[in-house]
Amino acid sequence: MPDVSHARDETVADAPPILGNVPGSYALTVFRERHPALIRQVREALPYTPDRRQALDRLLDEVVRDVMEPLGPSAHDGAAWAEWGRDKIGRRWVDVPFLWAESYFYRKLLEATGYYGDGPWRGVDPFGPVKQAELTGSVVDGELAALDETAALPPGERAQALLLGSLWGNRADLSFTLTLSGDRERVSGLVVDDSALLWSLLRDRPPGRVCLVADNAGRELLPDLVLADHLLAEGLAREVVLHVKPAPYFVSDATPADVLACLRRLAAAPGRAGEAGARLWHAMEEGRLTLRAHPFACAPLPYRDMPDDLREEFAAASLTVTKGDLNYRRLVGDRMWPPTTPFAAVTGYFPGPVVALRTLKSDALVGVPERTLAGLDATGRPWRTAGTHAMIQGRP
Ligand SMILES: O=P(O)(O)OC[C@H]1O[C@](O)(CO)[C@@H](O)[C@@H]1O
Repeated sequence: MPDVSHARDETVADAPPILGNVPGSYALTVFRERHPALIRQVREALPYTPDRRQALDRLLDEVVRDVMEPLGPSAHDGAAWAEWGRDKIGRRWVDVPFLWAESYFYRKLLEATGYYGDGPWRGVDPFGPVKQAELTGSVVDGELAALDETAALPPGERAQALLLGSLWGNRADLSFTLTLSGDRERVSGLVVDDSALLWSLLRDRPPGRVCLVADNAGRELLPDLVLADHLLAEGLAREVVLHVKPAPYFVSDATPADVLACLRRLAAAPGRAGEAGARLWHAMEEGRLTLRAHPFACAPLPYRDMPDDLREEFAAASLTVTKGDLNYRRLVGDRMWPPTTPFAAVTGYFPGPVVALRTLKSDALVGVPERTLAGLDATGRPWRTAGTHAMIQGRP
Protein backbone atom coordinates (compact mmCIF):
# COMPACT_ATOMS: atom_id res chain seq x y z
CA MET A 1 0.00 0.00 0.00
CA PRO A 2 1.68 3.27 -1.02
CA ASP A 3 2.14 5.95 1.64
CA VAL A 4 0.02 8.88 0.53
CA SER A 5 -0.26 10.66 3.87
CA HIS A 6 1.76 13.63 2.61
CA ALA A 7 -0.06 14.12 -0.65
CA ARG A 8 -1.67 17.50 -1.32
CA ASP A 9 -3.17 18.31 -4.68
CA GLU A 10 -2.76 14.79 -5.96
CA THR A 11 -1.53 11.58 -4.49
CA VAL A 12 1.94 10.19 -5.06
CA ALA A 13 3.36 6.93 -3.82
CA ASP A 14 6.67 7.14 -1.97
CA ALA A 15 9.74 6.64 -4.12
CA PRO A 16 12.70 4.64 -2.73
CA PRO A 17 15.22 6.60 -0.63
CA ILE A 18 18.51 7.64 -2.21
CA LEU A 19 21.28 5.28 -1.02
CA GLY A 20 25.04 5.46 -1.36
CA ASN A 21 25.53 1.91 -2.57
CA VAL A 22 24.75 2.45 -6.23
CA PRO A 23 27.94 2.10 -8.31
CA GLY A 24 28.77 5.32 -10.13
CA SER A 25 26.26 7.32 -8.07
CA TYR A 26 26.89 10.78 -6.71
CA ALA A 27 26.10 9.61 -3.17
CA LEU A 28 28.77 6.92 -3.33
CA THR A 29 31.46 9.50 -4.13
CA VAL A 30 30.47 11.44 -1.02
CA PHE A 31 31.25 8.43 1.18
CA ARG A 32 34.31 7.23 -0.73
CA GLU A 33 35.96 10.59 -1.47
CA ARG A 34 34.46 13.53 0.37
CA HIS A 35 34.19 12.17 3.89
CA PRO A 36 37.78 10.86 4.09
CA ALA A 37 39.06 14.15 2.62
CA LEU A 38 37.02 16.11 5.11
CA ILE A 39 38.37 14.21 8.12
CA ARG A 40 41.91 14.89 6.91
CA GLN A 41 41.12 18.57 6.40
CA VAL A 42 39.64 18.93 9.88
CA ARG A 43 42.67 17.13 11.39
CA GLU A 44 45.01 19.71 9.89
CA ALA A 45 42.90 22.83 10.46
CA LEU A 46 43.47 23.06 14.21
CA PRO A 47 46.23 21.80 16.55
CA TYR A 48 44.13 18.95 17.86
CA THR A 49 45.66 17.15 20.83
CA PRO A 50 46.65 13.45 20.63
CA ASP A 51 43.32 12.20 22.02
CA ARG A 52 41.36 14.11 19.36
CA ARG A 53 43.74 13.12 16.57
CA GLN A 54 43.34 9.50 17.55
CA ALA A 55 39.57 9.87 17.58
CA LEU A 56 39.67 11.43 14.10
CA ASP A 57 41.88 8.59 12.90
CA ARG A 58 39.39 6.08 14.29
CA LEU A 59 36.58 7.82 12.44
CA LEU A 60 38.60 7.77 9.23
CA ASP A 61 39.14 4.05 9.72
CA GLU A 62 35.42 3.55 10.35
CA VAL A 63 34.58 5.40 7.15
CA VAL A 64 37.15 3.50 5.11
CA ARG A 65 36.07 0.11 6.57
CA ASP A 66 32.51 1.23 5.84
CA VAL A 67 30.79 0.08 9.04
CA MET A 68 28.82 2.54 11.18
CA GLU A 69 29.76 2.32 14.85
CA PRO A 70 27.56 3.66 17.67
CA LEU A 71 28.27 6.93 19.45
CA GLY A 72 30.22 6.65 22.69
CA PRO A 73 28.35 6.08 25.98
CA SER A 74 28.69 9.70 27.13
CA ALA A 75 27.00 11.24 24.07
CA HIS A 76 24.31 13.63 25.37
CA ASP A 77 22.05 12.67 22.47
CA GLY A 78 23.06 9.01 22.38
CA ALA A 79 19.54 7.77 23.12
CA ALA A 80 18.03 9.74 20.24
CA TRP A 81 20.64 8.50 17.78
CA ALA A 82 20.33 4.92 19.03
CA GLU A 83 16.59 5.13 18.41
CA TRP A 84 16.94 6.80 14.98
CA GLY A 85 19.68 4.34 14.06
CA ARG A 86 18.09 1.22 15.46
CA ASP A 87 18.05 -0.64 12.14
CA LYS A 88 21.08 1.20 10.72
CA ILE A 89 24.04 1.37 13.11
CA GLY A 90 26.33 -1.62 12.54
CA ARG A 91 25.56 -1.62 8.81
CA ARG A 92 27.59 -0.14 5.97
CA TRP A 93 27.43 3.64 5.63
CA VAL A 94 26.42 3.26 2.02
CA ASP A 95 23.54 0.84 2.66
CA VAL A 96 21.27 3.17 4.65
CA PRO A 97 19.51 6.29 3.36
CA PHE A 98 22.05 8.87 2.15
CA LEU A 99 20.45 11.66 4.18
CA TRP A 100 20.61 9.61 7.36
CA ALA A 101 24.19 8.45 6.93
CA GLU A 102 25.57 11.87 6.00
CA SER A 103 23.92 13.42 9.02
CA TYR A 104 25.32 10.69 11.26
CA PHE A 105 28.76 11.29 9.79
CA TYR A 106 28.70 14.93 10.88
CA ARG A 107 27.50 13.93 14.35
CA LYS A 108 30.38 11.48 14.62
CA LEU A 109 32.83 14.10 13.43
CA LEU A 110 31.75 16.40 16.27
CA GLU A 111 32.19 13.53 18.68
CA ALA A 112 35.71 12.93 17.41
CA THR A 113 36.75 16.57 17.73
CA GLY A 114 35.36 16.77 21.27
CA TYR A 115 32.75 19.40 20.37
CA TYR A 116 30.32 18.09 22.99
CA GLY A 117 32.96 16.73 25.37
CA ASP A 118 34.05 18.07 28.74
CA GLY A 119 37.54 19.01 27.56
CA PRO A 120 39.02 22.13 25.99
CA TRP A 121 37.58 21.39 22.53
CA ARG A 122 34.04 21.78 23.75
CA GLY A 123 32.16 24.21 21.53
CA VAL A 124 35.10 24.66 19.12
CA ASP A 125 33.74 24.65 15.58
CA PRO A 126 35.95 22.22 13.61
CA PHE A 127 35.01 24.08 10.43
CA GLY A 128 35.69 27.49 12.00
CA PRO A 129 39.01 28.03 10.21
CA VAL A 130 37.55 27.50 6.72
CA LYS A 131 34.47 29.54 7.48
CA GLN A 132 36.57 32.38 8.82
CA ALA A 133 38.95 32.33 5.86
CA GLU A 134 36.01 32.67 3.51
CA LEU A 135 34.32 35.47 5.43
CA THR A 136 37.43 37.58 5.75
CA GLY A 137 38.58 37.00 2.16
CA SER A 138 38.68 39.62 -0.55
CA VAL A 139 36.06 37.81 -2.65
CA VAL A 140 33.49 38.82 -0.06
CA ASP A 141 34.61 42.47 -0.30
CA GLY A 142 33.84 42.39 -4.02
CA GLU A 143 30.49 40.69 -3.55
CA LEU A 144 29.41 43.22 -0.93
CA ALA A 145 30.56 46.14 -3.08
CA ALA A 146 28.49 44.79 -5.98
CA LEU A 147 25.38 45.55 -3.93
CA ASP A 148 25.87 49.23 -4.70
CA GLU A 149 25.11 48.48 -8.34
CA THR A 150 21.68 47.06 -7.50
CA ALA A 151 20.68 50.42 -6.00
CA ALA A 152 20.26 51.95 -9.46
CA LEU A 153 17.88 49.24 -10.67
CA PRO A 154 14.10 49.70 -10.90
CA PRO A 155 12.42 48.22 -7.78
CA GLY A 156 11.21 44.97 -9.37
CA GLU A 157 14.57 44.24 -10.96
CA ARG A 158 16.38 45.08 -7.78
CA ALA A 159 14.21 42.67 -5.78
CA GLN A 160 14.82 39.94 -8.35
CA ALA A 161 18.57 40.62 -8.31
CA LEU A 162 18.63 40.22 -4.54
CA LEU A 163 16.62 37.00 -4.79
CA LEU A 164 19.02 35.61 -7.39
CA GLY A 165 21.96 36.71 -5.25
CA SER A 166 20.61 34.62 -2.40
CA LEU A 167 19.89 31.70 -4.74
CA TRP A 168 23.35 31.62 -6.34
CA GLY A 169 24.99 32.21 -2.98
CA ASN A 170 24.18 28.54 -2.45
CA ARG A 171 27.05 27.63 -4.75
CA ALA A 172 29.42 28.79 -2.04
CA ASP A 173 29.23 25.61 -0.01
CA LEU A 174 32.48 24.51 1.55
CA SER A 175 31.58 20.81 1.78
CA PHE A 176 30.76 20.69 -1.88
CA THR A 177 33.87 22.49 -3.05
CA LEU A 178 36.11 20.19 -1.01
CA THR A 179 36.59 17.66 -3.80
CA LEU A 180 36.11 20.00 -6.74
CA SER A 181 38.76 22.10 -8.38
CA GLY A 182 38.55 25.13 -10.62
CA ASP A 183 35.67 27.43 -11.22
CA ARG A 184 32.46 25.77 -12.18
CA GLU A 185 30.34 27.21 -14.90
CA ARG A 186 27.11 28.84 -13.72
CA VAL A 187 24.13 28.26 -16.00
CA SER A 188 21.98 31.35 -15.78
CA GLY A 189 18.63 29.94 -16.96
CA LEU A 190 16.82 28.35 -14.02
CA VAL A 191 15.69 24.72 -14.21
CA VAL A 192 12.43 25.79 -12.53
CA ASP A 193 11.57 29.41 -11.82
CA ASP A 194 8.71 30.01 -9.39
CA SER A 195 10.00 33.45 -8.42
CA ALA A 196 6.71 35.06 -9.53
CA LEU A 197 4.92 32.84 -7.03
CA LEU A 198 7.34 33.86 -4.28
CA TRP A 199 6.79 37.56 -4.93
CA SER A 200 3.03 37.20 -5.15
CA LEU A 201 2.96 35.31 -1.83
CA LEU A 202 4.77 38.28 -0.30
CA ARG A 203 3.15 41.18 -2.13
CA ASP A 204 -0.47 40.13 -2.35
CA ARG A 205 -0.99 39.74 1.38
CA PRO A 206 -0.42 41.88 4.45
CA PRO A 207 3.18 41.53 5.63
CA GLY A 208 3.57 38.53 7.90
CA ARG A 209 6.29 36.41 9.38
CA VAL A 210 8.74 34.93 6.89
CA CYS A 211 10.76 31.91 7.94
CA LEU A 212 14.08 31.86 6.12
CA VAL A 213 15.67 28.46 6.60
CA ALA A 214 19.31 29.26 6.00
CA ASP A 215 21.96 26.94 4.65
CA ASN A 216 25.62 27.90 4.43
CA ALA A 217 27.37 30.65 6.36
CA GLY A 218 29.63 33.26 4.77
CA ARG A 219 29.14 33.84 1.07
CA GLU A 220 25.65 32.32 1.13
CA LEU A 221 24.39 33.81 4.37
CA LEU A 222 25.47 37.35 3.46
CA PRO A 223 23.12 37.58 0.45
CA ASP A 224 20.44 35.79 2.50
CA LEU A 225 20.70 38.53 5.10
CA VAL A 226 20.56 41.18 2.38
CA LEU A 227 17.38 39.55 1.09
CA ALA A 228 15.95 39.51 4.62
CA ASP A 229 16.75 43.20 4.92
CA HIS A 230 14.96 43.86 1.65
CA LEU A 231 11.81 42.04 2.83
CA LEU A 232 11.77 44.01 6.08
CA ALA A 233 12.69 47.38 4.57
CA GLU A 234 10.12 47.09 1.76
CA GLY A 235 7.32 45.99 4.09
CA LEU A 236 7.09 42.55 2.49
CA ALA A 237 7.66 40.91 5.87
CA ARG A 238 6.70 42.10 9.33
CA GLU A 239 9.26 39.78 10.83
CA VAL A 240 11.94 37.45 9.51
CA VAL A 241 12.82 34.33 11.46
CA LEU A 242 16.18 32.98 10.40
CA HIS A 243 16.49 29.25 11.03
CA VAL A 244 20.06 28.02 11.44
CA LYS A 245 21.82 24.92 12.77
CA PRO A 246 22.40 24.57 16.51
CA ALA A 247 25.83 23.02 15.86
CA PRO A 248 28.42 22.78 13.08
CA TYR A 249 27.07 20.60 10.28
CA PHE A 250 27.83 19.83 6.63
CA VAL A 251 30.99 21.95 6.96
CA SER A 252 29.74 25.44 6.27
CA ASP A 253 26.14 25.34 7.52
CA ALA A 254 25.34 28.49 9.46
CA THR A 255 25.12 28.46 13.25
CA PRO A 256 24.08 31.41 15.45
CA ALA A 257 27.75 32.36 15.84
CA ASP A 258 28.08 32.47 12.03
CA VAL A 259 25.06 34.75 11.76
CA LEU A 260 26.61 37.18 14.20
CA ALA A 261 29.93 37.07 12.33
CA CYS A 262 28.12 37.83 9.07
CA LEU A 263 26.12 40.63 10.63
CA ARG A 264 29.32 42.22 11.90
CA ARG A 265 30.92 41.80 8.49
CA LEU A 266 27.93 43.44 6.78
CA ALA A 267 27.65 46.26 9.27
CA ALA A 268 31.34 47.06 8.87
CA ALA A 269 31.16 47.16 5.07
CA PRO A 270 31.01 50.42 3.13
CA GLY A 271 28.07 51.47 0.94
CA ARG A 272 24.76 49.66 0.61
CA ALA A 273 26.02 46.54 2.33
CA GLY A 274 26.87 48.52 5.44
CA GLU A 275 23.47 50.23 5.40
CA ALA A 276 21.74 46.84 5.18
CA GLY A 277 23.94 45.58 8.01
CA ALA A 278 22.97 48.53 10.23
CA ARG A 279 19.25 48.01 9.53
CA LEU A 280 19.51 44.29 10.29
CA TRP A 281 21.40 45.01 13.49
CA HIS A 282 18.51 47.18 14.66
CA ALA A 283 15.94 44.70 13.41
CA MET A 284 17.53 42.08 15.61
CA GLU A 285 17.56 44.44 18.58
CA GLU A 286 13.88 45.16 18.00
CA GLY A 287 12.92 41.50 17.52
CA ARG A 288 11.95 41.86 13.84
CA LEU A 289 14.85 39.63 12.86
CA THR A 290 15.03 36.60 15.11
CA LEU A 291 17.12 33.45 15.20
CA ARG A 292 16.05 29.86 15.70
CA ALA A 293 18.44 26.98 16.12
CA HIS A 294 16.05 24.06 16.50
CA PRO A 295 17.66 20.68 17.26
CA PHE A 296 15.68 19.18 14.36
CA ALA A 297 17.84 21.21 11.98
CA CYS A 298 20.66 18.70 12.60
CA ALA A 299 18.45 15.60 12.76
CA PRO A 300 18.91 12.91 10.09
CA LEU A 301 15.27 13.18 9.09
CA PRO A 302 13.14 14.67 6.34
CA TYR A 303 10.88 17.64 7.09
CA ARG A 304 7.90 15.34 6.89
CA ASP A 305 8.98 14.04 10.31
CA MET A 306 9.33 17.47 11.90
CA PRO A 307 8.24 17.82 15.54
CA ASP A 308 5.03 19.64 16.44
CA ASP A 309 6.65 22.85 17.70
CA LEU A 310 8.48 23.34 14.42
CA ARG A 311 5.37 22.46 12.45
CA GLU A 312 3.47 25.15 14.36
CA GLU A 313 6.23 27.64 13.65
CA PHE A 314 6.10 27.05 9.90
CA ALA A 315 2.29 26.99 9.99
CA ALA A 316 2.27 30.48 11.49
CA ALA A 317 4.52 31.89 8.75
CA SER A 318 3.14 33.69 5.73
CA LEU A 319 5.95 32.05 3.76
CA THR A 320 8.83 29.69 4.44
CA VAL A 321 11.86 30.00 2.17
CA THR A 322 14.34 27.14 2.35
CA LYS A 323 17.88 27.55 1.13
CA GLY A 324 20.19 25.02 -0.37
CA ASP A 325 20.47 21.48 -1.51
CA LEU A 326 20.27 19.73 1.83
CA ASN A 327 17.10 21.55 2.85
CA TYR A 328 15.63 20.61 -0.53
CA ARG A 329 16.56 16.98 0.05
CA ARG A 330 14.85 17.10 3.43
CA LEU A 331 11.79 18.79 1.91
CA VAL A 332 11.29 16.10 -0.73
CA GLY A 333 12.43 13.25 1.51
CA ASP A 334 15.69 12.56 -0.39
CA ARG A 335 14.02 9.97 -2.55
CA MET A 336 14.43 8.86 -6.15
CA TRP A 337 11.27 10.56 -7.34
CA PRO A 338 10.58 10.56 -11.03
CA PRO A 339 11.71 14.17 -11.65
CA THR A 340 8.39 15.15 -13.17
CA THR A 341 6.55 14.37 -9.89
CA PRO A 342 4.76 17.58 -8.86
CA PHE A 343 6.49 19.54 -6.08
CA ALA A 344 3.11 20.38 -4.51
CA ALA A 345 2.24 16.69 -4.23
CA VAL A 346 5.55 15.73 -2.60
CA THR A 347 5.54 18.67 -0.16
CA GLY A 348 1.83 18.66 0.64
CA TYR A 349 2.61 17.77 4.27
CA PHE A 350 4.45 21.10 4.76
CA PRO A 351 2.35 23.36 6.98
CA GLY A 352 2.14 26.47 4.81
CA PRO A 353 3.44 28.10 1.64
CA VAL A 354 7.01 27.08 0.91
CA VAL A 355 9.58 28.07 -1.70
CA ALA A 356 12.94 26.32 -2.09
CA LEU A 357 15.99 28.15 -3.48
CA ARG A 358 18.65 25.68 -4.44
CA THR A 359 21.60 25.00 -6.68
CA LEU A 360 21.49 21.37 -7.72
CA LYS A 361 24.11 19.25 -5.96
CA SER A 362 22.47 15.86 -5.47
CA ASP A 363 20.05 13.54 -7.22
CA ALA A 364 16.87 14.60 -5.39
CA LEU A 365 14.65 16.35 -7.92
CA VAL A 366 10.95 16.89 -8.53
CA GLY A 367 8.67 19.19 -10.48
CA VAL A 368 10.73 19.51 -13.65
CA PRO A 369 8.80 19.64 -16.94
CA GLU A 370 9.50 16.79 -19.36
CA ARG A 371 10.85 19.12 -22.04
CA THR A 372 13.28 20.80 -19.67
CA LEU A 373 14.52 17.41 -18.54
CA ALA A 374 15.01 16.18 -22.08
CA GLY A 375 16.97 19.32 -22.99
CA LEU A 376 19.22 19.11 -19.95
CA ASP A 377 19.81 15.37 -20.30
CA ALA A 378 20.75 15.91 -23.93
CA THR A 379 23.72 18.05 -22.83
CA GLY A 380 25.34 14.89 -21.46
CA ARG A 381 26.60 16.82 -18.45
CA PRO A 382 26.04 16.03 -14.75
CA TRP A 383 23.62 18.96 -14.40
CA ARG A 384 21.76 17.40 -11.49
CA THR A 385 24.77 17.22 -9.20
CA ALA A 386 27.46 19.63 -10.40
CA GLY A 387 26.13 22.78 -8.71
CA THR A 388 26.02 24.58 -12.05
CA HIS A 389 22.22 24.75 -12.26
CA ALA A 390 19.71 26.35 -9.94
CA MET A 391 15.99 26.41 -9.26
CA ILE A 392 13.34 28.37 -7.39
CA GLN A 393 10.50 25.98 -6.68
CA GLY A 394 7.48 26.50 -4.51
CA ARG A 395 3.84 26.02 -3.78
CA PRO A 396 1.25 28.27 -2.12
O1 LIG B 1 25.03 23.30 1.24
P1 LIG B 1 23.96 22.58 0.53
O2 LIG B 1 23.46 23.31 -0.65
O3 LIG B 1 22.86 22.15 1.43
O4 LIG B 1 24.60 21.30 -0.06
C1 LIG B 1 25.15 20.33 0.71
C2 LIG B 1 25.37 19.24 -0.20
O5 LIG B 1 26.56 18.62 0.14
C3 LIG B 1 26.37 17.27 -0.05
O6 LIG B 1 25.96 16.70 1.12
C4 LIG B 1 27.56 16.57 -0.38
O7 LIG B 1 28.29 16.46 0.78
C5 LIG B 1 25.25 17.24 -1.01
O8 LIG B 1 24.82 16.03 -1.25
C6 LIG B 1 24.40 18.12 -0.23
O9 LIG B 1 23.16 18.12 -0.56
